[in-house]
Amino acid sequence: MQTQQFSGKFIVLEGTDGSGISTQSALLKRYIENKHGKKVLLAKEPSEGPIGTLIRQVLTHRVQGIREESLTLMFAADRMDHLQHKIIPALEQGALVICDRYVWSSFAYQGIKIDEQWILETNKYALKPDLTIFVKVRPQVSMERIRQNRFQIDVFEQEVILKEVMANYIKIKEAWGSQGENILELDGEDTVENIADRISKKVDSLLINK
Ligand SMILES: Nc1ncnc2c1ncn2[C@@H]1O[C@H](COP(=O)(O)OP(=O)(O)OP(=O)(O)O)[C@@H](O)[C@H]1O
Ligand SMILES: Cc1cn([C@H]2C[C@H](O)[C@@H](COP(=O)(O)O)O2)c(=O)[nH]c1=O
Repeated sequence: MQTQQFSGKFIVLEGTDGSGISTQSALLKRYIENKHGKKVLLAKEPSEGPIGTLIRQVLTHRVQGIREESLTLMFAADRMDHLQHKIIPALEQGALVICDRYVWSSFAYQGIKIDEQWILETNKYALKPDLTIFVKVRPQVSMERIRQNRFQIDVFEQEVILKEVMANYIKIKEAWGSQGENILELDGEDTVENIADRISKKVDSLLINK
């Protein structure tokens, strides 16, 4: 991945489906705006751009027959488009960008079928985050939350798949953590408030030590 200095900071949240990362992203945005008075862009992948919109149709079965190799490239293309049109302009203006899913998701999900080297290569030009927050929830708990709260189940939302996704997340966290990536790992089965509190403390230190 690429390292580049901006006046803004780039924070990514990662976890299995139902781990609570959308909830925590929204709470973090409010916290940063209120406590630090900073402008925040709340971003999400797949993005709302043209490639991300097509990916959503694949995830919800409205577009079928897309192979995993093609989907891997679509996620990488969406990411570069998202960086160019949304994330980097916001960072250049000094905003804090919170992104709900990023490169780790490609390793965790596409990594089930696609080899790691190829995922690494296709994400080579992606910007390295300043902080990755990994919210860890057991796959069965993720599935319970999804079943209770949703009418629609996406392609990856099955316990057997989420177990593989979780194993991949742990592999990435260990590998990238030992390469010096700034990672905060959290127990996503704790209360919403306790998780938010730990995230806000870590983000305080990131913003103070800039
Ligand atoms: N710590 C928590 N404890 C219990 N329930 C939670 C917790 N965090 C979030 N939830 C609930 O779990 C459900 C999924 O949360 P959320 O949408 O934030 O997850 P997500 O990781 O973004 O999921 P997805 O990727 O599937 O959209 C929601 O109903 C949310 O209220
Ligand atoms: C960025 C990215 C995402 N995915 C998967 C992970 C989830 O199953 C969906 C997104 O759903 P959400 O409810 O909006 O979180 O997409 C993936 O497989 N690969 C990726 O790179």
